[in-house]
Amino acid sequence: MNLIIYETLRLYPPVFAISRKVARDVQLGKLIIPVNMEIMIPIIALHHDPQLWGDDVHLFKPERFAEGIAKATKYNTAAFSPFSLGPRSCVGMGFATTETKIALSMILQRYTITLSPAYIHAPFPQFMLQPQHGLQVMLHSLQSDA
Ligand code: HEM
Repeated sequence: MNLIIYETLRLYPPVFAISRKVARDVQLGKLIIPVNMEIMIPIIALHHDPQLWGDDVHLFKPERFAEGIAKATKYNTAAFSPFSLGPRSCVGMGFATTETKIALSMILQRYTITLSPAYIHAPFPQFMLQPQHGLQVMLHSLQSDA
């Protein structure tokens, strides 16, 4: 389940960008970033960079994480940061991941899920990344009616 959660967060990071204020002058390659400048870190762009992830970057392939995040990112740890990194990263990461696993386990013990024909795939960045027209699914009970 970890692999599926990682791959979902890679393709559709709810927090698709974060900002940071530069604490001191920094040189990044040929780029000099002056103190106090506010920079935007586009998490979603890092997650969709074919140079980091390969030509199959846009495909949903949970197995890319089978040997861990480091291997999947070719040891560019910052390439996968749905919860941000460092001392101001998400304090709810463990809670959110555990909650997702519990909810999914409870649903999948009782139902199979298929997408509704009404679903239109349109990830939409509005404060958080969200499905623009909702996420219509059909639940089929695993228990027979008898
Ligand atoms: C899938 C679910 C979640 C994602 C993808 C997520 C992602 C993030 C990201 C990227 C940040 C850094 C924001 C920034 O620096 O501007 C953040 C910060 C934070 N998150 Fe989450 N989060 C999630 C769930 C939660 C939950 C469930 C909680 C609380 C129970 C939570 C509490 C926080 C707090 C308090 C911060 C601020 C930490 C700080 O600034 O020191 N998050 N989150």
